[in-house]
Amino acid sequence: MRLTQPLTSHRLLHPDIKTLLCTPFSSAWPTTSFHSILFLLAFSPLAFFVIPFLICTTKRENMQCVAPSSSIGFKSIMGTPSPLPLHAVSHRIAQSSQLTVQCVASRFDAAAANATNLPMSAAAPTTNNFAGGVGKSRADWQSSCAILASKVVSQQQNTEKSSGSDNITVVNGHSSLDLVPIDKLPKPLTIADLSPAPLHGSTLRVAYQGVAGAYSEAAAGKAYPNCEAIPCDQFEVAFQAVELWIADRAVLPVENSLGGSIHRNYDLLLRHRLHIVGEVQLPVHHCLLALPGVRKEYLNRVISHPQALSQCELTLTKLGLTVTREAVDDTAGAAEFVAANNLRDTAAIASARAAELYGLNILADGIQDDSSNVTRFVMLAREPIIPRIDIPFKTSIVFAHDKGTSVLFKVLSAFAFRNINLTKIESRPHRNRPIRLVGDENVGTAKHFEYLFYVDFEASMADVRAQNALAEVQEFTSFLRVLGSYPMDMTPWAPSSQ
Ligand SMILES: O=C(O)C(=O)C[C@]1(C(=O)O)C=C[C@@H](O)C=C1
Repeated sequence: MRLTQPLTSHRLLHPDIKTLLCTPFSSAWPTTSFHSILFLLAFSPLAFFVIPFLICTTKRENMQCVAPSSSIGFKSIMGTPSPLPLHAVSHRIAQSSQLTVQCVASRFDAAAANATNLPMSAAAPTTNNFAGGVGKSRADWQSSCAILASKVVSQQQNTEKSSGSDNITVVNGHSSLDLVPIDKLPKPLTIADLSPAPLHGSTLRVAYQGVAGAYSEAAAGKAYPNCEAIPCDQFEVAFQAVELWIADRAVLPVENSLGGSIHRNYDLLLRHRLHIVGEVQLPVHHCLLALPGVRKEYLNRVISHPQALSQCELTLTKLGLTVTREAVDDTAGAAEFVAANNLRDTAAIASARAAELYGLNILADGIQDDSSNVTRFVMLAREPIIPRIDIPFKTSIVFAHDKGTSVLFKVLSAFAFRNINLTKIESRPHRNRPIRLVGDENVGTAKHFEYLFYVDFEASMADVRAQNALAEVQEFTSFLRVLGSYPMDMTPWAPSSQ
C-alpha cells in the first residue's frame, strides 16, 4: 500500500509559479497569491483566463494523488499510484502554467503551443457537465478550458501528421489556423465564479497537517464530508496550501481537552491572513500500535505527536510502559515510521485507522487518560464567511492591550455587560513588543511581559451586541483583529468509542 507524501514547504515554491505563469509580470509580481491575482486582474485582461485555468490545472494535478476511501466516507489519499517526489508540486504547477499559457495563447502562438509537451490532453478532465458547449459554473468553465486546450493540441498533432512541417490545415480550400470553434469558446468569468466556496459539483480540497490516518484528516472528513484531504508535513504548509490555492480550506487543531492549547497554531493564525470559517470537535481515541507479533514487554520506546503522548501519559505508566517517549510530527506518521522501519522495539500512539493503513496491531485500545478526550479544530479559508444570527455562532478575536490599568478587565467586561459568553481565552507572547518597561524613580524599572490575547466568544459578528462590544474593546487595545465569525459545532456529544 502506497500513500501520497505530504506537501512540504519545498513543494510550495513560488518562483516556478511566478516565472511560468506570466513572465512579463514577474518583476512586478506581488508576493502573496491573492494580491498577485488582484494585480493580474487589474492589469491584464489575459489574467481572467490564466488564473482560473491555473487553479483548474493545479487542482487536477493534486487530484491525481487522491482516490476515494470508502471506509471513512471522504476522499483520502489511499491507493495512489506512487508517492510524489519532493519537488513534484512546484514542477507540476510549472507544467500546468505552461499549459495555461498554451490554452489562452494557442490562437496567437501556435509555435508556443507546439513547444509544450501535452500532459493535459492525456489527463483530459472527466467532468460530465461539458457536453460540447460551455456550462454556467466555474467547474464547467474550467473543464471547457481544459478540453479546449486538449483539442487545440490534438488538432495540432493531426495537422503535423497530415501536412508534415506545415502547421496550416486546408479546410474547404481555405487555410485554417487551428482556431477553437466559435461555439466552444469559454464564457467570461462572473462574480459567482470567484466565490470562495466551490460551486456545486466541485470537490473541496482540505489541507491538514500529518499523513493519512492522522486525527486532523478525520477532522477534515467530519468538517467536509466528501472532501479531498491533502496531507501537509507542517502546519505552516497547510496555511500556504490555502494561500496558494492548492487547497480550499485548512483544518487545524487548536486545543485538546487534556493537552490544552496548541500554541503554534495560535501564532500561525496571527502570522497568516486566513479566516476561521468553522470549527469541529473530534473525539480522540488513541491506540498503542506495534508490528504484528510484538508484545508490550519488547518495547523500549513509544513515539507519537507530543499532544498524543501527553494525553496518554498516565495510562502508559499504568500499563507499565515507563519507556522512552519520543515526539514526532503526527500520530499517523509515528505509525508509518514504525512500519516502514520494521521497528520491533517501538510502539506508536495513533488511531485505529492508522493501524489499518500501516499494517500494525493494536496492543492497547482507548489509552487516552480520559474517555471524553476531544480535540477542537478550526477550518480556515481565504475569505471570511458571512456571519448569521439564525444559528449559534462563535467569533474569535486577538488583541494587544493598550497602556492603562485594569485593561484586561475592561475588555472582558465589554462582553460581560452584553451577556456575551466567552468560551476561551489564551495569551501568547507579543513577539513584536515582548517587554514593557514601567519606570518608577523610587523603586526602579519594572519589566512586564507583553501578551497577545486570543478570545473566543459566543456571538456572531452580525449580532449588534458583538459589534458594540468590539467597538468598546477597541478603545482599550492597541491592536485588534477578528480571526473569524463562524457556526459553532453543535453535533451531539459522543465520547470517543473507537
Ligand atoms: O497527529 C495527529 O494525528 C494530529 O492530527 C495532531 C493532533 C494535535 O495536534 O493535537 C490532533 C489531535 C490529537 O489531539 C493529537 C494530535
